[in-house]
Amino acid sequence: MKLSPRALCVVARAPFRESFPLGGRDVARWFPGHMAKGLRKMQNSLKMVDCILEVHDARIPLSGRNPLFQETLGLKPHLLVLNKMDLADLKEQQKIIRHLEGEGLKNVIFTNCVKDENIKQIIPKVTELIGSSYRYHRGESLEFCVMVIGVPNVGKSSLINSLRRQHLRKGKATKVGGEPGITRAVTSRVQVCERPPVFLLDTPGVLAPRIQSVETGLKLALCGTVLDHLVGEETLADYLLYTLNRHQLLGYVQHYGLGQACDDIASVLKRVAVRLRKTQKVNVLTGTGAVNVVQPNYPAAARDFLRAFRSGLLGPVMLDRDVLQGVPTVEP
Ligand SMILES: Nc1nc2c(ncn2[C@@H]2O[C@H](COP(=O)(O)OP(=O)(O)OP(=O)(O)O)[C@@H](O)[C@H]2O)c(=O)[nH]1
Repeated sequence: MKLSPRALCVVARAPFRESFPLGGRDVARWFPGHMAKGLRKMQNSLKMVDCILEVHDARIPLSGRNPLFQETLGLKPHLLVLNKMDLADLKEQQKIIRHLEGEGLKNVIFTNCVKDENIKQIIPKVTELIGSSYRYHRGESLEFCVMVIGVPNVGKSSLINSLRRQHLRKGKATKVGGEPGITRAVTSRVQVCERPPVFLLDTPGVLAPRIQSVETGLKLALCGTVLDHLVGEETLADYLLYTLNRHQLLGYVQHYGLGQACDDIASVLKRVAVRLRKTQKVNVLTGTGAVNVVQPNYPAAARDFLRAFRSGLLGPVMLDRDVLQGVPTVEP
């Protein structure tokens, strides 16, 4: 029997946390500060670039973008691609678009690079933007060169491959991976379309040197932009549990057969570990001698919880719901 989220809450009877303890977390340590080099290389390639295609994660459409992109690369026509739309709750898509418009971002496309959704909208938009740009100095060249930028692991390489599949019927040109930091250098140009001839430059993911807040850091980490162990798998799992409960996204209860929602990460991970048989024998010294006890493998359970979330098994999510709540629902 499937229980509705409301029913699951009633069963839980426990009030969920209204805030997440953010204090004492050293967010700077999670985000390596070695990314300036990548940004400099991008700047050096700017001369040959006609348009910037910025890819970001659709689950965090309003936070976590690198403000340095705007400062250093901001003179070119710009298209924001919000990728991984299959993992995002986009019920409030119009509100998101209005919020971004308020920040001056008028060109936004939502995509899913795994299923090639909305990919065909990109090249026409890029050509339109370049065509109407008064900064288009490369008039004699018929080729368009587009630089793909974004924070790590948002799907930049996947987008290039997806465009090639759609327009050239060709396979992978750039390496894709589930962890941040797969693309290490600005690549040579990759053709993604013949008419018009469009070439893309893939670039390494570059995070802002300073993250706005610990919460933004946690959202970025949930989306896989930093290696989990830098934040701590159990901390991340706890933030995930807090978010899911607060948003009444209780798919995890059914996914792990927990029976009821719970806001305590230790007991959730314990039950997940037992269910997945992720337990370990530990030798403990007691007053009567050494005994073997079975302990849940909390880190392994946390990893599974995060993996299930990231592959969409716990349902779509909008991690920027708090930011969106400040935006009026109806257009003025
Ligand atoms: N569900 C889903 N997963 C996606 C989508 N696009 C990419 N991915 C996955 O996200 C992960 C990262 O993709 P990449 O294309 O390597 O990301 P990147 O931005 O090039 O990563 P870096 O090289 O680290 O900067 C891979 O596991 C992809 O399969 C999407 O639209 N939906």
